[in-house]
Amino acid sequence: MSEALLAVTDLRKSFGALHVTDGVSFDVRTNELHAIIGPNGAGKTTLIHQLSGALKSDAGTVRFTGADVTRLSMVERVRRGLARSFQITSILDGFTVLENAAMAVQARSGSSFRFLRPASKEAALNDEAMAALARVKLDDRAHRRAGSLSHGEKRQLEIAIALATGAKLLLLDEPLAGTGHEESAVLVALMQELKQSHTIVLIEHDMDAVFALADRVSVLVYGRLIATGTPEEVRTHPDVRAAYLGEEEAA
Ligand SMILES: Nc1ncnc2c1ncn2[C@@H]1O[C@H](COP(=O)(O)OP(=O)(O)OP(=O)(O)O)[C@@H](O)[C@H]1O
Repeated sequence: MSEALLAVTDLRKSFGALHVTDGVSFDVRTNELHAIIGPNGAGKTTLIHQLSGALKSDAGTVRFTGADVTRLSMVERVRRGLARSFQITSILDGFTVLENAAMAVQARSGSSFRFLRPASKEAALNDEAMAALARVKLDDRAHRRAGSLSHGEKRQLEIAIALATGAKLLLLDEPLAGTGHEESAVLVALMQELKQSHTIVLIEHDMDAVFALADRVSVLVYGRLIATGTPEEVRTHPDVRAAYLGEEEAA
C-alpha cells in the first residue's frame, strides 16, 4: 500500500470569483480507501468531477498510474481504469440489470470482443457483466428491469457498472445518500469487500461509515485540504475538530 495510483498536485477550479478547488494536493495509494470529507459546499463534488474528467481544471495536475491525465476526457480516463460511480440517473430503467452492466463492459472492451461471433460475443459480455453483478451481490436480480430495483440496489448497480468498465480506481460520490439503515449496511459491507481488490476514493457524509472504512481521510474546507491522515489522526486533529467535526466531537 505504498505506490501512489493517483497523484493530485495543486489542483484549482474557480466559478467566477469563487475558488472552489483552491490548490488541492494529495495522493491515493494502490488498494487504499481514501475518504474525502468536509462540510456542505466545501468543494468535494467539484473535486471528484475534476478527477473523473467531468469538469476541466483551471490549473494543477492529476496523474493516474504514473501518467498525466489532466487534459484527458472522462471517456479516456475510464479506459485507463479511473471510473466514477455514475449517478442513478445514468441507469437505464427500461433495460435489465444485466443489460445495464453488459453495456458498461461493451463500452470498455469495444474491440476486444470483435473477433468473436455475435452469439459468443454476447455470452462473453454477459459473463463479464454477471461477474460484476456478483461482486455487488446483484446477480440474483440480473434479469429484472433496472427500474424495479430499490434505491439501495440501484446504488449497488452503479458500482457494478463502474466495475464492469474495468476500473482500477473507483470514485464514489456519496453512495450512502438517501439510503435507509439496512441498505446502508449492505453498501458499507460491499465497500469493505471491494477495497480488498480496488482502490477507492470515497466522498461521504456518514462519518460512522467513513471512519469504519477509510485507510486515510482528507478533510476539505473551502476548497483547501486542511488535513490528511489515518481516521484517528484526523479525528484528533485540532483544525479538523474546530472546522468540521464540531463541538460535540471536541467535547
Ligand atoms: N457549476 C457551478 N457554478 C457555480 N458555482 C458552483 C458550481 N458548482 C459548484 N459550485 C459552488 O461551489 C461550491 C462547492 O460545491 P460542491 O458541490 O463541490 O461542494 P460539496 O462539498 O460537494 O457540497 P455537498 O457536501 O453539499 O455536496 C458551492 O459553493 C457551490 O455552490
